[in-house]
Amino acid sequence: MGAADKDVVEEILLGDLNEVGEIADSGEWASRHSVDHGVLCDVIKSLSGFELVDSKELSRESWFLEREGEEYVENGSAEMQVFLAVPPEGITLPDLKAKVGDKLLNVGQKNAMKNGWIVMQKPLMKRKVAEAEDIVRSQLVSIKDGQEVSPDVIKDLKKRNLIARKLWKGYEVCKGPKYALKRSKPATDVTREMLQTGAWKEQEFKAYNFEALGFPISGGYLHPLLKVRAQFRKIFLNMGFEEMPTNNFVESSFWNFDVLFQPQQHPARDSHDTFFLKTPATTVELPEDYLQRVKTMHEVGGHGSIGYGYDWKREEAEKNLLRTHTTAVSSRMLYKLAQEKFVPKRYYSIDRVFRNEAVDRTHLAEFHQIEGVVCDRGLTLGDLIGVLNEFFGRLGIKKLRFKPAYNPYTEPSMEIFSYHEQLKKWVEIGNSGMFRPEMLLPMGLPPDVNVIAWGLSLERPTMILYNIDNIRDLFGHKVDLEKVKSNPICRLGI
Ligand SMILES: N[C@@H](Cc1ccccc1)C(=O)O
Repeated sequence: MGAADKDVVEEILLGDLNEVGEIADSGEWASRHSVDHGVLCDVIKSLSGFELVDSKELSRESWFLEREGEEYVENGSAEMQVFLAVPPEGITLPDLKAKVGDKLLNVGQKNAMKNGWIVMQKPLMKRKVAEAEDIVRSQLVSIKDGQEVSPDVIKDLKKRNLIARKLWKGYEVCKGPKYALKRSKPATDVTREMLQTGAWKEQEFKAYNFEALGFPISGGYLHPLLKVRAQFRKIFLNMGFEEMPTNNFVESSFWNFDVLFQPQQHPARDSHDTFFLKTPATTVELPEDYLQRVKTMHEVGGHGSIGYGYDWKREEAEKNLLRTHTTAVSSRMLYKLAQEKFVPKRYYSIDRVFRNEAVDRTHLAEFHQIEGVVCDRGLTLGDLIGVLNEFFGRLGIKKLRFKPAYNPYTEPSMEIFSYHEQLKKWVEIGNSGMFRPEMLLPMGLPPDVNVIAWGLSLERPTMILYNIDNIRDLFGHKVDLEKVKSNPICRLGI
């Protein structure tokens, strides 16, 4: 309904009020004047605002048409539509189906046959009567108009899901203090024209409504990932870990792969798994002496290792990429530590990493990794298991299991599993290991120093904690903002 309809309804309403003084029930009035009750309510609300009328809200339980009921009012009941689709000479069932569609045919055919309107004379469906009366539609129209219908009719229509009982809202209306047959439209703003022509002197203005509430202020929100990240950060800090600087999204293959003793032919270094950069395509300033030691370790080994025995290429190490794991952050940090006088350290990082992967419900091309690293003399696998139990225990994850795994840079390596109480199974939550001497010795760390480390994604525990089963609701361009908005920084007391 457009503004024009509202104007017409308003005119009739104000006219009628002048004659009868008051309208006891907007619903009854609307059906008597054949106007839409929703439009009438809008008009009453607006007239009340300008005090042309006084209104009192009414509400009662009433029958309303469901969508299908509305459709029948518009196009006739299913049985009538089927009846009309049967031509006097008859029609085969497939043709009838093609004409009215599956859904309508199911309901309509049954009722039309029951009403004795049509009959099956194989192979044709034929009319049994020349004309039929659409009683169901008339009943629906009566209900829509708020007229009384018998309990039996209500029962039938309800059974067919054509009507439902809902709360009806309407008004009782009488003349207001500023009642007039026609409303003069007071202006809401002073315009330039009014000032130029002086029309503002005569113009009536709408009073300010100081009672009106403004829109509630939208506060700040914390993304679930940020909240879980803060939780992890707290655990690390309480356990005496320092945060590593993580500002390089763009990293050279050298720090991401080579220093980690990852051979240059390793499948992870394929562009299918890694995003390489076009500009700048390479990093040339790499620590020269260290680079030589890394090269030697890959080619021929040393310190008891036999290396990989291939031609290590500098160009491969210089290639820029988006770091594929935060272990690149750890490798830079450990190298830095090795350049100073060694002291035991505990480091952690939580930041973004990138993988050239097919995106699905549980994978994104970018996500966050959490990494913990402990360096000290004489560390063992037992220390790693102990630290992992402590770390995950502080998160509330008590049952851990470890499975031997392989990483080029750790030996031994272990996948970490935790028992998922809801899923009733062991799920993988991280990866860990002791960094290999082939990685640590070329850095220049003392030979008796061991480094234990582990990594996990931030998204997986967040999804479990927040009951989110599609990672795209959590991160990326399709984030479910409602989920974010249910995490306000502070709650307003309204
Ligand atoms: N970098 C590994 C995780 C890891 C970190 C540290 C030690 C061992 C493994 C990964 O991306 O899955």
